[in-house]
This record gives sequence, C-alpha cells and structure tokens, in this order.
Amino acid sequence: MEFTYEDLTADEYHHRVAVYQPLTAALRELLDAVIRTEVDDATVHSATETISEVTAALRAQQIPGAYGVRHTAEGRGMAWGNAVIGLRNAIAPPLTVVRGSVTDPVVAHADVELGAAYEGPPGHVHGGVVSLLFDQVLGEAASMTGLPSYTGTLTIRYLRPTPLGPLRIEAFTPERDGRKTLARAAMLVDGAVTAEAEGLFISPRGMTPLHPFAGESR
Ligand SMILES: CCCCCCCC/C=C\CCCCCCCC(=O)SCCNC(=O)CCNC(=O)[C@H](O)C(C)(C)COP(=O)(O)OP(=O)(O)OC[C@H]1O[C@@H](n2cnc3c(N)ncnc32)[C@H](O)[C@@H]1OP(=O)(O)O
Repeated sequence: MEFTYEDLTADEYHHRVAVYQPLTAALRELLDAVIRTEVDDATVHSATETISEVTAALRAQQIPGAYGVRHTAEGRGMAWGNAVIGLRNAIAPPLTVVRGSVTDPVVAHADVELGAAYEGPPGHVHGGVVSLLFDQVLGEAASMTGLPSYTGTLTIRYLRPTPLGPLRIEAFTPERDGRKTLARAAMLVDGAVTAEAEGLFISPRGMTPLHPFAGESR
C-alpha cells in the first residue's frame, strides 16, 4: 500500500481543486435528483442518454485503476478518490475532517449533512454509512502523529436512529501504545449522541511516517 507523490505547485493544486470540486458537487446533485425525481418516463429516458454521453466524454482519457492516495511536496493530502472524504468522489458526502492536536480533548471532528443518498431506515442514516464515517474519522484521528494507521477492529453501538440531515462526529484517542492507537468517537445530532464507536487502529510494521497531520483533510 504505497502513497503517491504528486509533483504539483500550490497553484496547480488549487487549479485542480477549482476544476474538480464543482464537477463532483454537480454529480452529488444528480444522485439526489435521481432518487427524488417524479418527472415522466420520457424525461427519465432522455436524462439517461444525456448522462451516458457525459460519461463517454469523461472516459475519453482515464487512468487505468483507482485514484490512489496522493500527496504534494508541501504535505497536502489528495485522497480524492476516498469513499468518505474524496474531492472527486460523489459517493463521499464529502466529509471534511478537522484535525486539532493529539493533546486536545477532541482530536478530530467533522460536521456533515447527509441527504437521501445515505438512507437506511426510513428518513434515517444507513448503519453501514454510520460505520463508514466513524472509520474515516477514527482513522484520521489515530494517524494524526503522521504515522498512517489502519482499522484493526471497529465496534459501533447504535444508541438510537440517526436522522438524515446535519450531524457531527467527535473523535478521541485515549491510548497510544507504539503502533497501536485506541480511538473512540461519538455521533451527535443537535448535541445528542446517536451512536458511539471504538476501534483499534494499527500502523503496519515498517510504515514510513508522513508529515504530521493538522488542519483539514481533503
Ligand atoms: C504528506 C501528507 C500525505 C497525506 C496523504 C494522506 C495519507 C492518509 C493517511 C492516513 C489516513 C488514514 C485514514 C484512515 C482510513 C480509514 C480507515 C480504513 O478504512 S483502513 C482499511 C481497513 N483496514 C485494513 O485494511 C487493515 C487490514 N489489516 C492490516 O493491514 C494488518 O492486519 C494490520 C496493519 C492491522 C496489522 O498488521 P501488522 O503486521 O502490523 O500486525 P502485527 O505486527 O502482527 O501486530 C501488531 C500489534 O497489533 C495487534 N493486532 C494486529 N492486528 C490486529 C487486529 N486486527 N485487531 C486487534 N489487534 C491487532 C497484534 O496483536 C500486535 O499487538 P502486540 O504488539 O502484540 O500487543
């Protein structure tokens, strides 16, 4: 599992953000519109054709596989295909994880608004999506020292259904022991906890430390 170095100037990085962020935002709108539309069949057929044309245009030049986890010389993370935070991934809500310091009581948090695309129980967030969001925030909190850490175990306690709409995740790292970090998190809606998570995150043997994380993920 190798990270990819992208030789980009800050200007080139910002240019790419400016190009791709609106594309992904437009696709997220499309996902929501497809779920909620009530237009007639002819309009749906015509939309299907238009979407196929757009897909063909974008496929004219493609990389062979997944995007990878890239970073620039300045230490900017470009996990743009990531399922939770990916700037170029419309499946990602996207979540922006705000990282503080490893000594803060809440080491990382994220505010996000989940719409119709994340539904499980009627009007509520899918349990797998709850787990997905926790996995990312806990993983980033555990990796904040600069040593990337991956999920060894993850336990979720679903206390009550989480309604679709705005929610917050707060993560803590109560114990660090060499390559192992115990991480905990809470999901909050209007200040009330709907789910709790605990996981052991492990940095694989021989992993090279990256630039210590601070600020926001992307
Ligand atoms: C310059 C800036 C650049 C920025 C670029 C961006 C970088 C972003 C980087 C970072 C962000 C991170 C974002 C997180 C993403 C979300 C999280 C995920 O989705 S992660 C995917 C799902 N998880 C996996 O796929 C793991 C698969 N498993 C493995 O790879 C290995 O099993 C691994 C690493 C977990 C352990 O492998 P070993 O070979 O290191 O393990 P051994 O040396 O045998 O054990 C070490 C200690 O850990 C315990 N251990 C091992 N596996 C365990 C497990 N599964 N559960 C509990 N304990 C375990 C062992 O008992 C041992 O403990 P004792 O030292 O004896 O006390």
